[in-house]
Amino acid sequence: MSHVLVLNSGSSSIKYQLLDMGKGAPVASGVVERIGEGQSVLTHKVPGDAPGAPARKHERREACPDHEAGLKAVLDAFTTAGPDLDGIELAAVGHRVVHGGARFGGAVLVDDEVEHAIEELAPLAPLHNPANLAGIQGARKAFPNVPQVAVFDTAFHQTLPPAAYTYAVPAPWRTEHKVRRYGFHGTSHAYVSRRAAAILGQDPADTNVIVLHLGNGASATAIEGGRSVETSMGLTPLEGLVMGTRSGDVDPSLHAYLARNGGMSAAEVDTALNKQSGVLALAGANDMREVWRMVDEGDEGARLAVDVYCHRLRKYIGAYYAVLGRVDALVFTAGVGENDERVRAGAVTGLDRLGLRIDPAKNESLERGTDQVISPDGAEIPVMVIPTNEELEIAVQSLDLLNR
Ligand SMILES: Nc1ncnc2c1ncn2[C@@H]1O[C@H](COP(=O)(O)OP(=O)(O)O)[C@@H](O)[C@H]1O
Ligand SMILES: CC(=O)OP(=O)(O)O
Ligand SMILES: [Mg+2]
Repeated sequence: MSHVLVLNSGSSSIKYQLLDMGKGAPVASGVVERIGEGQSVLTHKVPGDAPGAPARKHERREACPDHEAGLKAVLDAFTTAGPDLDGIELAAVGHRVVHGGARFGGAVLVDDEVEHAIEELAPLAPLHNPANLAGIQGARKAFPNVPQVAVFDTAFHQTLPPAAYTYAVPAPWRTEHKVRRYGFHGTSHAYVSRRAAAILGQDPADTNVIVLHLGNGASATAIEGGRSVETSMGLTPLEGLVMGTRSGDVDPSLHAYLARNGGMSAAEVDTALNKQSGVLALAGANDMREVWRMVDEGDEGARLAVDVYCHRLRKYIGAYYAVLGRVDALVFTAGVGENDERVRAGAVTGLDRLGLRIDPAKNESLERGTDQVISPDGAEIPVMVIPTNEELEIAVQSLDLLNR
């Protein structure tokens, strides 16, 4: 029986699953949330032994200033709450790596050279590749005899056509500096778009889908016949939608303007656009649960934040409709997409003429953690909520690589 441990280090969290690949299901899973935000919260779940038996849940609050501390908390949770990792033979540890550049078009076995390449790409994903690397280094130390596999966010978007991935900038930038659109969240977009085709009862090769992956980071992808043909994140995970702490699209002159008129360095502007912008800059909080609480109390900044957030979503839905020509489904996924009915409603407001509508009752009474269609019966374009499962997808790709 083979087991795979998957580490998914996001910008503010580590999600992990220990999967029994015979069953394709987790034997333990959890998340460390709010890493680097003071008090972190670790939730570790072990499903019940018998079918229908309740899951055991283990919760801990402690300061995890960075992803290294986060990984230590995860390994401690296995020791305290089980299953004991010393008693399990791992076939692989699968790692989510956000930026793979143009070099990594699929999963690879991690060695020193691959580690170095991930480090070299860190300037292009400053919130992520260092976190991914911390996970890889920690896991190589903790499990020195287990193959470590890297699965890249960028890989699924290697199918973008030149018209979509090329920026209209000078040739040396594109050739020497590899400046182009790479796209991210690919593992999630791939998994969720395949699920959407299955729900429609269609072959993915004949299915066109717009996926909105709305987590702390957020991206939209247009998928044509199972292949990514346009996506909102670019050279780095900063472009596109409004995110928790990231601005998404701004005028590219912003750096030069703030250098001239605000005396700021390029690095200062970049850090602010990545870490102090987005919903956080407008509302004063980056967690949508908190932002809606503020909206309900009449906070004007929070109201503006959700208006800007949803306006940007509508713009991208319209644009990707034009890119695809025919849309078979619109899918919401990730933390905000799966849980925030007001964002989902706001994203399709006024798009009836495109065939996009939501049934308020279905949207608001959603059973968490399951695939759901939230458009009215007989709607022209089904609107769906599909929980992403980057961990399962990473485990499957890791084993595929080892069995090749
Ligand atoms: N019940 C909820 N309602 C609204 N938003 C939620 C809810 N639960 C989680 N979120 C949002 O999801 C975000 C985390 O999404 P997630 O996909 O886990 O992000 P990441 O992978 O980037 O860490 C939180 O910052 C919060 O804004
Ligand atoms: C690429 C990216 O933005 O990832 P996350 O949403 O996990 O921060
Ligand atoms: Mg994520």
